Amino acid sequence: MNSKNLYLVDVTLRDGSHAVKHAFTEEQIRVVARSLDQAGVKFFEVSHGDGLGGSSLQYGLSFVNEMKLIEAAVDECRQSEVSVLLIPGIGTKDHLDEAAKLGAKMVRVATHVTEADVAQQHIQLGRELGLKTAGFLMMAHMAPVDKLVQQAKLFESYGAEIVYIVDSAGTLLPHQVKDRTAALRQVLTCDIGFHGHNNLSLAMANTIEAINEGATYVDGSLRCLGAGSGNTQTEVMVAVFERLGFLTGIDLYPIMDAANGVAAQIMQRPQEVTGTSLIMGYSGVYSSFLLHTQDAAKRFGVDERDILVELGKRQAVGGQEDLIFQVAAELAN
Ligand SMILES: C[C@H](O)CC(=O)C(=O)O
Ligand SMILES: [Mn+2]
Repeated sequence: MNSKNLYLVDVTLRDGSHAVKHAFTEEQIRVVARSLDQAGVKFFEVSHGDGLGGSSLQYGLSFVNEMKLIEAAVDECRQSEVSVLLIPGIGTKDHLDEAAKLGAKMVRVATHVTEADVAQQHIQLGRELGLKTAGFLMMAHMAPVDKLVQQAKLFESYGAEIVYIVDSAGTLLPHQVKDRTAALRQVLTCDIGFHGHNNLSLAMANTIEAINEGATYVDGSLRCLGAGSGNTQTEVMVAVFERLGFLTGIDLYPIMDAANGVAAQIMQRPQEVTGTSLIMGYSGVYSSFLLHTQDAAKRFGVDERDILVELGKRQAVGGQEDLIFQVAAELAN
């Protein structure tokens, strides 16, 4: 058995924001943050689902200002560190500055898989602020491997310390994760991360493929709370990794208690592979479109699956949430 040191970054309080329509309260953030800290999670992420500055009509208004939530999470940390997500164009350098002043210690700068070049100044700012700084290549299935490699190299050249392959749509198959991770490992000197979604029930298998090919940062959420069918399940990863000899520094029973005693209480619905989220994985549509698609289907009286298949054909990406309603209206006609 090979023993490997891994960083498990928990995204319940950021990706999970999509699943609760950005309605986290300060108390919810505090109890989850406390339980992650007590379980020994090194980094966990807190932001609007679409990152800093995401609270808007387009992406969904936050119930509580995310800076207040970040401050509360930092206040609960004894050993963990708080990460934030920043999508240039949605969040700004000022947002990042403010989050760092409130005590965030890590930033993941996220772009569409072909647009790493918009992130240079944000990556550089992350480093200047002394944050652990990562590049996060979303919708990684939408670029061929050579393009992904080129974009990852850009992130590294700007100063990213980790480059993530992000399976935003939960659509990558294990061999595709393997090929992508291996290709990055060949050319990058920085760390590699993997962020999975479970729309095809492959998040765990994909995460293990990524680790076997050299990824050392992997994302998860408690009880899978996240966009679409949710993320790789944090507490299950801890159990599986222990059996595989991968070391995370996270204690199994406390993280199980965080999941089932704490996170489960804030979930608005069970996180499952439903017909809608399965079709997202099948057609490669952004996981965070789930609730918007369900709203649009109801409003226009059309089948959610038809909307998603059409969005997949049009290669919709994050930021095009308005297209969901346009497609639903067209189908209704
Ligand atoms: C903004 C997205 O929710 C970021 C993410 O977690 C993903 O692409 O997946
Ligand atoms: Mn995600």
